[in-house]
Parts: sequence; C-alpha cells; structure tokens
Amino acid sequence: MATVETTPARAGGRGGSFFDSAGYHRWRTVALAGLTIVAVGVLLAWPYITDYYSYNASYYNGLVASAGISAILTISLNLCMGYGGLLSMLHSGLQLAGGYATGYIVVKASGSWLLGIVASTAVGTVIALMVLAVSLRATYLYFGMITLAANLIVVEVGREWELVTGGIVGISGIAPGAGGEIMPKEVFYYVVLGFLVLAYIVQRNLVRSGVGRASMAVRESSDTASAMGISPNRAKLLLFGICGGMAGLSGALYALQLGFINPDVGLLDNGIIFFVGLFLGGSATLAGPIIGVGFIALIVELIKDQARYTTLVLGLLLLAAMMLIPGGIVGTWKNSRFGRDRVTEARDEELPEQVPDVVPELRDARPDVPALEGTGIVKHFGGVHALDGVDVRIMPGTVHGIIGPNGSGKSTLVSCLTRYHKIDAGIVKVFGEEAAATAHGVARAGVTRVFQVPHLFERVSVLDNVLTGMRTRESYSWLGAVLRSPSYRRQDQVERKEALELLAFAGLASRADWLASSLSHGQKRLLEVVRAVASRPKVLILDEPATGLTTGELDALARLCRALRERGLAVVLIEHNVDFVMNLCDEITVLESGKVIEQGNPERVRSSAAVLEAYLGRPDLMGDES
Ligand SMILES: Nc1ncnc2c1ncn2[C@@H]1O[C@H](COP(=O)(O)OP(=O)(O)OP(=O)(O)O)[C@@H](O)[C@H]1O
Repeated sequence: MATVETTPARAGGRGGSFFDSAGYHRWRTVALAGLTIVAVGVLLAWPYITDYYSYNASYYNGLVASAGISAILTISLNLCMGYGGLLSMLHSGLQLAGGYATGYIVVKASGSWLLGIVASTAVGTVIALMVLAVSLRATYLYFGMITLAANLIVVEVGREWELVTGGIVGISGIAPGAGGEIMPKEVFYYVVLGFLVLAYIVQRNLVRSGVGRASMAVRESSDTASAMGISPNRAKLLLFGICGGMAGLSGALYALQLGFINPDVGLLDNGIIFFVGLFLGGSATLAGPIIGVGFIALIVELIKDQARYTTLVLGLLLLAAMMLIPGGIVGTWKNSRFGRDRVTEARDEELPEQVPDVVPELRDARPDVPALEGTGIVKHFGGVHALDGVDVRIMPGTVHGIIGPNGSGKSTLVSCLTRYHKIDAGIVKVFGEEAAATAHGVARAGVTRVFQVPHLFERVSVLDNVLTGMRTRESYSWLGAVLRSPSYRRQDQVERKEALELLAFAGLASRADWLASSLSHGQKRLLEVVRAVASRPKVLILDEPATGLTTGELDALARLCRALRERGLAVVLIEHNVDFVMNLCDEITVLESGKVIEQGNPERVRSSAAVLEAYLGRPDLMGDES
C-alpha cells in the first residue's frame, strides 16, 4: 500500500507540552463547563440574588436585561461581520426600526407585545434585505458606507414620519403585558434571557451548518464559493436577512424594557457599544459577543458616577483591544497555548486501495456527447487576443490535458468555459446543453474548478473545507439547520463520514481537524482537489494542481484523477508538468497564442511538429522522448 509523506510530526504547529496533553484538555473542558454552569445559574437566579442582597433590585435586573438585549444585537453583528464578512453600520438603525414597530403596535395600534416582537423581527429583516439587494456587488468598505448611509436614512425617517414614529419625541408608554396587566420587570428579565439563548442557538447552529459554511466561504472568496456552486448573493441575502431580523428583535426588547423609543437610539454613538463589545469579546467566535457586552456593561456600571466619560472609555477600550488582543478575549484565549483545541498528531498515512463510494459516479452520460465543449471561443483583453476561436471537446470518462507555453491562454480558456470571464464570441455547452450564464450556475450543472492560485478557506479546519464542498448536495433549509431537524442531522452525519473517507483517500485524514492554513503547500493543493471532488462534480477542472507537490503527493493526485475517470467523470488538467500530463491524460489540447495548435492522444501530441516548435528552447518540457 502507498503512503503519503508528511511534514515532521507537528500537529498544527503544536509541540508536545503539558497544554497539548489529553489530561489538560479534559481538565479544561470540565473547568469551562463548570464556569458556564455557574454563569447560567447566576443569570437564572439573578432576580432572586438582587432581591435578597439589594434595595435596588429592579435597577440591577434592568442592568443585566439591557446587557442581554445589547448582546442579541452584538450576536447579529457577529454573524454578519465576523462570520459573513459584511461590514454593517446599519445595526443601530435596525434596532431603532424594530423599536418603532413594537412601539407602534403596542401603543398606537393597541396590539400585543408579542405581535410587536414578530413585527419588529419582520421589519428588521425587510430593511436588511432591501439594503443588501442594492449593494450586492459592493466590496467590503463600500458595503460599509452604503449601510452607513442607510442608517442615516432610517434615523431621518424616524424623525420625520411623525404619524408612526412620534417624530423627535418618539413613542413612550411601551410596556409588555396582557389584558391591561403590565408584565413585572422580573418576568420580563426572563423573557430577555430566553431570547438571548435563542439568538445564541441560532448563531451556533447556523455557523456549524452548511448554511454558515457557505457564508464563511463567501467571506473568504466569492470566486471559490461560486466554483463550488454556492451563490454568493443568495448566501449574503440569507445571512443579512437573519441578522436584520435579530437586530429588529433586539429593538423590540429595547423599547419594551425602557418603555420608549426615539431617533437617538439609532445614532451611531449608540451603535459603537456593539462594535466595542464584538471586538473586545472576539469577532467570529460564538461566545465573544456575550462576553464582550458583559464586560462593557460591568465597566459602564463601575464608572457610572463619571458617565460623561463613558464614550471616551469605550473608545479607548476599542483601541486597546485592537492593539493588544486583536482576536478579542475569546479569540486570544483560543489562540493561546491554554485555550487552543487539541489536534491529532501528523502521521504517515496508508492510502486505502478501495475508491470510496463518495467519489461520484457518472454512468448516465452519453459517451458521444462532450461533458464540456467550447466552440469558437474568443476572448480579448483590450488589445490582447487571449483566445482566438478555440474549439475544445472534453469527453466523459477521460482525463483531458490542456498544455501550452506561458501566456498561451490556458487559464483564460477555463475561465471562459466556467463563465468567470464573459466571452466575446463562441458557445459553451455542458453535456450538450448551452451553459448557464453565471459561474455558480455552471458549477451547479456539475462543472467544478480548482484555481491556479490556492483558494482554500484558511481560517477553518481541513474537514470544514471539504464539508463546504458538499454544500450543493445539502437539501436542508436554514431553518432546518437552526432547529437541527432530523434531516439536517442525518445529512450532517453522512457528510462528515464521507468527507473523512475522501481525506483518507488523499492521505489527509490525520489532519482533518487542523486549520487549513497549517498545511504544507502540497497538502493545500491536494485538499483543494478533495474539496472539489466532495462537491460531486461531473467535470472537474484542475488548474496547475501539480505545482510544488512532492512525489508522494503527485501520486495521490494521480490516483484521485484516475479514480474519477474510472467513475465516468471528465477531468480537465491544465499543467506545465508535461510528464505528469503525458502519463495521465487520454486527450491533450495544446494552445499557443490563444489558438489550438494540436489536439489528440499523448503520442500524437508528443510527435507533433507544431508542438515541438512551440516548446522550442524548452525540450525538457516535452519529456525524454521529445
Ligand atoms: N485579466 C486579464 N487582463 C488582461 N490580460 C489578461 C488577463 N488575463 C489574462 N490576460 C492575458 O491573456 C493571455 C493569456 O493568459 P492566460 O493566463 O490565460 O495564459 P496561461 O496559458 O494560463 O499562462 P500561464 O501558464 O502562465 O498561467 C496573456 O497574454 C495574459 O497576459
């Protein structure tokens, strides 16, 4: 049995210290679980504790309830900014709009506070979706500026739309209750706590599901996400819509807690507390928003006699957090030797002989219809004629090489075939049908691409990278993921098992829980191919996958390609390693200056005068026989 070489036994860069031992990790898990139980116990008993120890119980209950409401908003901010990479300056505006919806329903329409909460969630969702819909193409900073403008508009509408919002004065007398009875403050405290737990669960379940993985994929690279059939627009709309709903909910609770809502709530000054909470606690961590907001609530309480300095202190806190602990409290803890997760040791892996069932099979394709076909493809970049009427037919059940000197148009051809580039002329067909117009549309039709430059999701684990590749197979909705429906759990279990089998086939199983960023270059390239295979492609396009691979890794790559061919798939290989191409490919297309100069089996290509001419001066590229 073959084995794949490993880097020296360094599990994700960890040594063998006490802090990496199983004993320490068991102890830490117990200690953290104990701390969490104590914290939850204190929060549950808080109204009783304050009642027993203080004459001012309702003040202290209100303090923690307010922090809980801020934590809900900060969780929403964490989901969109931390996990989704969407810089939102709109959150205080969403909270304001949510507050207005509940205020209007409870005070002006004499409706129930529960109805108010539903309406606020809906209003927050709709505003968020509207803002995102007009800014889908905006990059990170421009999106931030658009949300800033939207926030100003929300505040201004609040000031001017007096009939609904009460204008500058706002709406007062907003109280939760039923049948003329106002809900006691201690009961409302538990309502807030319940919604905080709900927001946390929504965040956790989303982030750990395919829905969250898709958003994180878009955050890292929307091109790569598209290559795996994920629609970046859909992923953004879904995430920002959920965040908007959560922010609207926090606005409803804010209005019900304080009894009033006015335009000042939406001002950015108020919004800064959520940013400080997020960055102090730890962006893109599950517990960060709650810990950060809790910390701030404590500080604000401690300096309440000097309240005029609160904004200054928060500003300084944000500055200090960014400079000293850029990962926030939770992120810094998780990156430290005390808090980082234990990962498996690297080991030499025996590659299983058997091709795992998860490697897709394509038996229904007609052998005479090309899996991917480009006819008369023309692509110009200004004056550069990158492709000049290229015809290429890639048949199912074959490995098709595309070779040619630097700048001959190989990557451009692939980008045109997969719709990353708009073509100037020509037709692209997938299994005889005209290809979809978008990159993710082509990917959804079964054409998956691995880029020339590694495009891994570096900040997530090796296993999560492969699971992200499986996103198009997942049939559960975001609600199914949040509720952990039986269908979600079934799929999740199967996917994890299959992802591990695929990793084992490529010799990467022992690194499944490593961060992708800690792999060697060759392992990263292999992981990209595994991730692409996980998306169950019918056509797999690999752009220079062999660059920088060790002999063992090259063998593993060739094995994967052969396994795919055996299963009836079409594999397209763009490579400079001509020996690798000649040994593996059934058909080869040779490009030069944007034109096809030869097409056929390796023997034909090797003996072609035009090809030898193109490679003149680099006979080494054509192998020994040339
Ligand atoms: N986005 C772009 N803008 C302008 N010119 C481009 C662009 N992309 C490619 N080109 C040009 O088109 C031609 C073909 O480039 P392409 O990258 O497709 O070649 P290649 O065969 O893949 O090269 P290599 O083997 O070096 O990757 C080159 O002249 C290149 O400079």
